Amino acid sequence: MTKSITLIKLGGSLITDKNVQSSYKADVVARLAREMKAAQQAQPDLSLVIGHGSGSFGHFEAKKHNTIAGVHTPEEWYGFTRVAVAASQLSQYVAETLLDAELPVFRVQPSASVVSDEGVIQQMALHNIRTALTMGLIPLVHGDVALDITLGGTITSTETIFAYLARYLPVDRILLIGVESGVYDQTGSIIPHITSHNLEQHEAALGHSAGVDVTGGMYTKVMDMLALANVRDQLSVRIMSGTEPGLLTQTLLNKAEPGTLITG
Ligand SMILES: Nc1ncnc2c1ncn2[C@@H]1O[C@H](COP(=O)(O)OP(=O)(O)OP(=O)(O)O)[C@@H](O)[C@H]1O
Ligand SMILES: C=C(C)CCOP(=O)(O)O
Repeated sequence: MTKSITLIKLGGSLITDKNVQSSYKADVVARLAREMKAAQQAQPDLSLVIGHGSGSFGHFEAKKHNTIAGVHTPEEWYGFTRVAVAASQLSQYVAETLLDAELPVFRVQPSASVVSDEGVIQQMALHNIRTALTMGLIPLVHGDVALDITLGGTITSTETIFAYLARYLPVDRILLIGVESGVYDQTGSIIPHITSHNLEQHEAALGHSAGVDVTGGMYTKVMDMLALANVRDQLSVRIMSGTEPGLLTQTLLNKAEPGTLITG
């Protein structure tokens, strides 16, 4: 497999209301689906893996059961299954919306395919993902629960999954799409470019999510992506808005460079 791959995360903040449990924004996902379809029609060799956050589905249940800290007791394992069902329910909705736009998505459920250790993914169903890509399908992953060697069970975010995939697949671009226009500095302006050289200057501005969230909001997003970009020279990560119609298509076709770029 040599074709370069773009990983796109549809943020949970964008596709749900993170303050209202199980609130799926079908119209937003339908518009983004049309935008991805338009980009693929304009550039047929565009190879995509789509991921989506868990928003007010998985995060609400995960917070209730503190699943990210580990799973040991029968009550915690019951909570683990509740989180898995909530995450999977959102993914079913997203898959149906994307399919309606004729994007041939193929769900690869992380709860059934990831093994992590202290939250770090050790293995995932790479064969299935590679085969799906070869067949012209679009693998669809999402933030989920994961079985974990040390913790019993835990939460794995879309960014953690992307970081794993970028180690094994020829990924050259990651787009993280949310409700914000990018990453804001302390004055509220968009930071155009974050690297290890200017991180310290902006670190204090990186905060938690405005909604219910267990995976760390913008702080974790930037830290995880910078760590990844530091070990992958050719990789660019962009944190951008998904609320401006047309922007995703333009960005996929390299006609726009919105938001915040993160490189090593
Ligand atoms: N400096 C910052 N710039 C932009 N957003 C910030 C900043 N600090 C904190 N945030 C908050 O972080 C949020 C993004 O993190 P969040 O985890 O909610 O995103 P997401 O990936 O869309 O959600 P999910 O984890 O459900 O997929 C923003 O919507 C905002 O509320
Ligand atoms: C809370 C759950 C189940 C997954 C979190 O994944 P994310 O929304 O990508 O951060």
